[in-house]
Amino acid sequence: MNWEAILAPYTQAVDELKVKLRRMRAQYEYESSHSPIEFVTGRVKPVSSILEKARRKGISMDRIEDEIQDIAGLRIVCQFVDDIYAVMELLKRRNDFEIIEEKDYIAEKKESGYRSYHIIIKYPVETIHGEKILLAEIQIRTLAMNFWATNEHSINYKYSGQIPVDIKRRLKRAAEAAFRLDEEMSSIRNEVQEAQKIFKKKQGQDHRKNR
Ligand SMILES: Nc1nc2c(ncn2[C@@H]2O[C@H](COP(=O)(O)OP(=O)(O)OP(=O)(O)O)[C@@H](O)[C@H]2O)c(=O)[nH]1
Ligand SMILES: Nc1ncnc2c1ncn2[C@@H]1O[C@H](COP(=O)(O)OP(=O)(O)OP(=O)(O)O)[C@@H](O)[C@H]1O
Repeated sequence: MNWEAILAPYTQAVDELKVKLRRMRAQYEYESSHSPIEFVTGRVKPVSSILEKARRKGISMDRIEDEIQDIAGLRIVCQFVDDIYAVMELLKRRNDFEIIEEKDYIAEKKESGYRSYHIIIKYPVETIHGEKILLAEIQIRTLAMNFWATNEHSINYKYSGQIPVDIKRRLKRAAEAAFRLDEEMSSIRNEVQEAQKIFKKKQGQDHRKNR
């Protein structure tokens, strides 16, 4: 299979969506209002991971692009849980893609303890052969959920998906602790935001003074 050719439109989609989603944060900054987006990352799924997922799920090679929905993946990381739902409202209003599936793993966490909000979108890219509509996944999560998921992903990789029972239990506890941290931070959200505003203003003054 010519993976470079197959993945080229997905690379284009990830590049375009990274720019578009990052601009959303920049727009809040111009308006000096709280951005529900902290940062945005994206990646094209590595070929080895596509093949492993296809094998694990019994997907034939000719069905890969229809059935593996995260070949193009974007991640939006937020400060507060409420921001995730604010981002969702913004994404629903957009005209450049269609949301075809929503999975709320915050209201209903996964067995591992994993929390995040996922959407699958249909996104059109313009290629030299015309328009191609492809699937992409957007994961929306808080900084605390991201911290947990990143660590769990590494541990999962280390144990090839067979995490020992005791570590699994501790990871679930850590997921709950991360969620409590999110709840605590939400309850002092106004304090945090006021402090950030003061800090930003001061940074702006210092910057002007030093010019
Ligand atoms: N770290 C971590 N990430 C997860 C976990 N569950 C899901 N994810 C992430 O979310 C993506 C989509 O997960 P699901 O919505 O469960 O998708 P799925 O295709 O039904 O199942 P997967 O085989 O897990 O991809 C995965 O590719 C991971 O990036 C988890 O338990 N831990
Ligand atoms: N939607 C996404 N946006 C940005 N990064 C992602 C996204 N999904 C996964 N990643 C990251 O891409 C890297 C490679 O992930 P890979 O696709 O192999 O993992 P996975 O999505 O957890 O696996 P699988 O779907 O096969 O269970 C990891 O660092 C993972 O955190």
